[in-house]
Order: sequence, then structure tokens, then C-alpha cells
Amino acid sequence: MKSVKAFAPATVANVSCGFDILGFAIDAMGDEVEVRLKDEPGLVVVSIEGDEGRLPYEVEKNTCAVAIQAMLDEMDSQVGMEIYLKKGLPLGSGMGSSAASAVAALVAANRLLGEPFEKKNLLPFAMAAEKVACGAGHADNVAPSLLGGFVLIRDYHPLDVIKLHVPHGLHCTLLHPHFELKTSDSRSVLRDNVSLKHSTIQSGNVAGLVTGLFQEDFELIGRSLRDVIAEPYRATLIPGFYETKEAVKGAGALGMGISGSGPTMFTLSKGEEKSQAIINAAQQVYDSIGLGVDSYHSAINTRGAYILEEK
Ligand SMILES: Nc1ncnc2c1ncn2[C@@H]1O[C@H](COP(=O)(O)OP(=O)(O)OP(=O)(O)O)[C@@H](O)[C@H]1O
Ligand SMILES: N[C@@H](CCO)C(=O)O
Repeated sequence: MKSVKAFAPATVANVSCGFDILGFAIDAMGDEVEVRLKDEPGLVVVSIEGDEGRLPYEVEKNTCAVAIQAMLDEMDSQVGMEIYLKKGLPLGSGMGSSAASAVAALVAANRLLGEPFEKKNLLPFAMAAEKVACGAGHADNVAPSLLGGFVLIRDYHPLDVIKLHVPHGLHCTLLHPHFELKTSDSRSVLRDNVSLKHSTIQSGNVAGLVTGLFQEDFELIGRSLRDVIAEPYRATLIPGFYETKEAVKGAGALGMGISGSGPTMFTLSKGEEKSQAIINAAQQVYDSIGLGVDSYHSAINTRGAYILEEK
């Protein structure tokens, strides 16, 4: 085998109450990466499509190359590879764009090498790439993109990643206002300290959300989409955030939060039927403030990243 192409899905990190510890993957969008063996050692990013010329080709900066290099270093391998990246996700949107690139690259490269690593053991390499892209090696985008479904990162030291149950019929709608927010900027507005009161509220909601997923209790899932740690600070960076939240709940969403570091907002609903009303409600808010908004809706991706083609 000389070449493998893989797909990795977009993700919603945090899921409101689970800052840096919860995320899920969606079916609607993702990145594709082809990796080809080459005779000489070293990695080369050969082409990047769909980024309007904005992403770096340097192997120390592109998340595809950083992730593969971390894997090769672990193996003490000098294998040479060419990387071809097709971006399917908007940059700086909050849909885990840098994570999808890293994960697709790793899944392709791992297959090319005869799968020396189990899928879940690729995670630390993808986290190394996140550190380069966002300044923090958080796993709540890379873990669901790699493994699919809802994922809990119970601990980072050592890494303890747990797949959660995905209720039948749970549907996600994403609302992406037309501006970019860098993850590093969106992290810089957060506070280092959390009060005891807020810690209690947040823990209750994480427990409620996880229970709601396993019990397929949609009302409990909706009640638990509450974030008192990051959302109050980040919402100020997203025009129309609270108006949108009210409008989409009125249109049947179980709840709404910021997807990852924003500015995309996610809603969860029971079934697909509510999606159009949710999209219309958000559209009205953004029309009134004169800002464009793109909308997507999708089932939860339970498969994670996968191989598209091998030659
Ligand atoms: N293949 C890539 N290589 C290097 N940088 C990338 C790559 N893909 C995206 N990025 C950059 O990574 C940075 C981190 O943002 P990213 O796009 O991951 O955040 P996001 O989509 O806002 O998601 P989230 O908030 O959920 O992490 C952005 O500046 C983006 O341009
Ligand atoms: N947990 C991360 C996800 C965004 O990449 C954050 O909220 O900053």
C-alpha cells in the first residue's frame, strides 16, 4: 500500500457544561487527508484545498504534519510521507477544524504503516497538534472526531477517555455567525478560578447530561445544557447569543450552547423535525442584527474518523 485517504468529522466540544471534558462528533462535515509514502525521510505538506490559502504548509505548524510527526517520533521511525489536505470545515468556527485535520491525517498514516496503534492510542498525537494550533492540548475535539459519538475525558493525567451512550434520535443543529474567533482568544477571556458555588452548579449539570444520555431522557439533557464557567465570558464575544438562545428554545431546541470556543452555537433536539424551525428562529435574530449566519443540521456521528480509500 502506498497511499491512504481518511475522513475525520467536525465536533462540538464542551457541550455547555463540560469545559475541556465533553465533546461529540457530527455527520454533516469534516476534513479529508490523503497520506502517501515517499522514498526519502521527512514529512511534506504537498497541497491544501478549501482554506483560501490561509493554512501553513510548514510541518511544525500544520496540524496534519504535527500529529503524524508525533506518531513517528513515538515509533522512532524515519518514514517519509506526503500530505494532501482537503478542508471541509470553516477555520476558527468552533467546529474543531484543526482537530479534524490532525485526526484524519493520523488515521490515514496509521493505516499506511500497517496500524501499529489502536485507534484510541492515536489520541496523544492529535492532542500534540491541538497544542500547536490552539495553544492548549485539549482532547474534547480530537477524541470525538477520532472515536465518534459523545466522549468524556474523565482525566488528562493520565488520559482516561470514555465513550458515552448516544440516545436514538438525538439531533444537532449548528448556527455559525459569519465571523471568526480564535480558540486562543476565546480561551484568554476565561478566569483561572471558579467559585465553589459555580463548581457545584457545573458538576450537577455534567452529571445530569451524562445521565440524560444514558437514560435517553431528552428533558434532562436539555436542563443540563447549562454552563456557568465559560459561557458568561464567551457569550460577550458572540453578538446575538442570548437572543438566539431564547429564540431557538422557543422553536423546540432542548437547549443551546457555544460549540467549542465559538462563535458557532449548537442546539440539541429530539429528532430532526425541529431543525428547520430552529434555523429559521436563529436566522431572524441574525437578520435583525445584520450578520450572516450559516446553518447545518446533523445526526450525531457515532463512527468517528474512517478510511475513505487505500491504494
Ligand atoms: N490543518 C491545520 N493546520 C494548522 N492550523 C489549522 C489547521 N486547521 C485549522 N487550523 C487553525 O487552527 C486554529 C484553531 O482553530 P480551529 O479552527 O481548530 O478552531 P475551531 O474550528 O474554532 O474549533 P474549536 O473551537 O472547536 O477548537 C485556527 O487558527 C485555524 O486556522
Ligand atoms: N474546550 C476547548 C474547545 C475549543 O477548542 C475550549 O473551550 O477552549
